[in-house]
Amino acid sequence: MTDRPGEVVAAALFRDGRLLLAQRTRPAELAGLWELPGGKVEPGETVEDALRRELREEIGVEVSGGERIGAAVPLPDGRMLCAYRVQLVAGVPAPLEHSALRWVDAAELSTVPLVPNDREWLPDLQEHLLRRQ
Ligand SMILES: Nc1nc2c([nH]c(=O)n2[C@H]2C[C@H](O)[C@@H](COP(=O)(O)OP(=O)(O)OP(=O)(O)O)O2)c(=O)[nH]1
Repeated sequence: MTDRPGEVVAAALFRDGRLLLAQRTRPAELAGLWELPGGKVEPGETVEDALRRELREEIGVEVSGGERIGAAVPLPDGRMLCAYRVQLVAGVPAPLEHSALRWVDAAELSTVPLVPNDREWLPDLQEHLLRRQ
């Protein structure tokens, strides 16, 4: 995958028909809402590097892969927000930088208060959950 600074990567981690969500602590307008763990791609990093680093830092697990899911969402600061499906390689997710983590099934996902940008991905995430992959 090519080097793409200026992107925010968000990781979709599925297990047994559930998706991992993380509850944001900041900024104030997003605190309490749920998102996919991730963050900004740093200069010189690939998307896969950034996914691996962010998940290590934020939830303490090793992941691999990075297949795009859903549309790229433009952020107000000019970055693009993109979701990628990742595979768990090692570790047990823990909320190291979020207030909580939760695994949601397709029904729960439709009722969880997601950060506004992530609502764009709901149909794609639901489709993955209903396929139980
Ligand atoms: N990580 C993540 N960020 C998201 C999602 N949806 C969404 O709108 N965002 C926004 C919130 C922020 O404006 C930006 C990423 O911020 P971040 O705080 O997670 O990134 P970071 O850890 O690299 O940032 P920082 O420490 O430098 O602030 O993207 C999502 O699902 N995951």
